[in-house]
Amino acid sequence: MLTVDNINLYYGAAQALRGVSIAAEPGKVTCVLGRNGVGKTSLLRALVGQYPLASGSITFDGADITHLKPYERARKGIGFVPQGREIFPLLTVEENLKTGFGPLKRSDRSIPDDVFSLFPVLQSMLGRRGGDLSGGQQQQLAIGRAMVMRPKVLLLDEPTEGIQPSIIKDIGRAISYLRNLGNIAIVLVEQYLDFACELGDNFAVMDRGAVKFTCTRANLDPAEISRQMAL
Ligand SMILES: Nc1ncnc2c1ncn2[C@@H]1O[C@H](COP(=O)(O)OP(=O)(O)OP(=O)(O)O)[C@@H](O)[C@H]1O
Repeated sequence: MLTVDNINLYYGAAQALRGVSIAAEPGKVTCVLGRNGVGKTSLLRALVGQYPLASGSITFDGADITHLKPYERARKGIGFVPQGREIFPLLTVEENLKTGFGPLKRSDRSIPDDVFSLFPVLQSMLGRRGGDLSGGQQQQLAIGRAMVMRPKVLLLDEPTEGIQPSIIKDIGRAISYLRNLGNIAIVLVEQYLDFACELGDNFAVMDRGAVKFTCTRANLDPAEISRQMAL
């Protein structure tokens, strides 16, 4: 269980996160929604430790990880699929996947089979350079790379952005599969509301750095979320 409690984050004088609290449980997808620039990426970057918090705390499996470095959080099982994929263009697909070995013990360093069953295209392109893949294939590679590190928390930043519909379906199937494994807490940042509504168990809508609306799957009303996102 990942718990974010009342966090505040600044870029210089500009406040990007204002008292944000959310939780992510294993076997559940927590969706964070909101327009451009409301602080969704800042929240994920705070979770992986790329920016220090001004105040508030982040706990994971009962331990306070607020002040851990990014590589220490990765070792604890926090995996990240960043916006824009950030794959290595000059490394092959296989080499990109193996960069996910970083936080693992030597004995655990193998590419799990489910990466290739979910994304067969990666198997057929193992020797191709990452930069030669289409945007959708790169997105699949970025998710595959995060799976290689056997995450306990998987943070995905707008995985559907700029991706063609058939690959969005594959990505949706992969997220459902990972959720159904039951041991991974997924945080999905999205602007594509239908995709989020299909997959989400819990929803938080952000505006100007704060969470301003939450609901669960049981009381999900997509029209209300859409209204909240537009306000
Ligand atoms: N490194 C940075 N330095 C200064 N300001 C930043 C930095 N990164 C983001 N911001 C600002 O912080 C605010 C929140 O940005 P953030 O990227 O977290 O929003 P977002 O909801 O993820 O938007 P998008 O959907 O466009 O990625 C924005 O006003 C943005 O301009």
